[in-house]
Amino acid sequence: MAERSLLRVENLTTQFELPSKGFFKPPVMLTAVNNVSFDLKEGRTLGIVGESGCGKSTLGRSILRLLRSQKGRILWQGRNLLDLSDEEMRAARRDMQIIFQDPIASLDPRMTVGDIIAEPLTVFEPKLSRAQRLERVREIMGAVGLVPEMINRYPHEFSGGQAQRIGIARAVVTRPKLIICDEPVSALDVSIQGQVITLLRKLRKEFGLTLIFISHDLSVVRLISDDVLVLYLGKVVEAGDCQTVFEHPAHPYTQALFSAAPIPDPKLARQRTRIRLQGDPPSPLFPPKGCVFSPRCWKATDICRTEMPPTEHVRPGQAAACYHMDR
Ligand SMILES: Nc1ncnc2c1ncn2[C@@H]1O[C@H](COP(=O)(O)OP(=O)(O)OP(=O)(O)O)[C@@H](O)[C@H]1O
Repeated sequence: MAERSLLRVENLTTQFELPSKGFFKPPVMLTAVNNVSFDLKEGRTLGIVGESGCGKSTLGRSILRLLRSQKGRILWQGRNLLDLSDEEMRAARRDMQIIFQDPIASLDPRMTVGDIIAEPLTVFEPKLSRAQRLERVREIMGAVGLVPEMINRYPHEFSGGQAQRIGIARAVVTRPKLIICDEPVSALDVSIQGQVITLLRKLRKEFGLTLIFISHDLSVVRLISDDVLVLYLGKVVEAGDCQTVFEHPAHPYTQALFSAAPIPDPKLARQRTRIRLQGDPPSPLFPPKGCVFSPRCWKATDICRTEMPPTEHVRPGQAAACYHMDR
């Protein structure tokens, strides 16, 4: 049976308005997400990867329409989220939740664990009685591995890993369809990272969730994702199913990124050739002409510096935007 699309993003562009330098000068627009498109099927996990500043978090927040200057289409259950009124958008957010990177900072220190987890229920299911809410909170605490005695405690009493479980419980308590995980394990110790990934995989299965998993850590993305989107300077340079892209990266940027990722097997790690990229990504305020990766690309030729490469099919389940991709 064909998988159903849950979220379809078409030509999404998100800009930030930066204050102008002079009184009479117009504000400067920084394009953080540039013409991004993808289709996310129900039940799948899409990993979004790329270096710091490439627009991963902005893309995640744009999908929830948390930012102001957005163009394009975000198709969710047949409707373009960018066309919804604020009230309609608030209602839609019941089915789309987000988990943040810094678990402790993302929890209100004045609220108890029980109140934190119950908060989305008070917003989205106001008709629930206090007893029903409590029951739902206890049930979800069990599902994420928090013992019931923790319900009256405060966030600062918890370790990072436990705090992230609270954040996850808050995100899933309304039984959403989509969860955007924005670097959910980056702030945690490696041993705890594994536990949180295992928990997300369990919840995905139990609750039939679809996930967007944002991370700069490719080994973590590979553990959980079905599909992957590689961003560079706000643009998708390569996309496809995880296995194909990880095994045959076509775009030079993906190849460089993957070549720097840690490999647990020391023998394989020794065999691999590391591609060292020169310099840093350019500022999105001054994007290069042509292919955005061309100033750092060892394969770049004249056309790359003048023309933007189109996104092309590489092999089944993979597309990339490069004039010199490996096929
Ligand atoms: N509120 C903001 N105002 C202005 N510019 C912003 C704002 N938030 C992000 N940016 C800029 O947008 C671009 C994309 O940032 P974003 O945080 O989405 O990248 P990222 O890939 O998530 O990076 P990181 O992994 O470091 O979180 C960057 O150039 C960043 O400086």
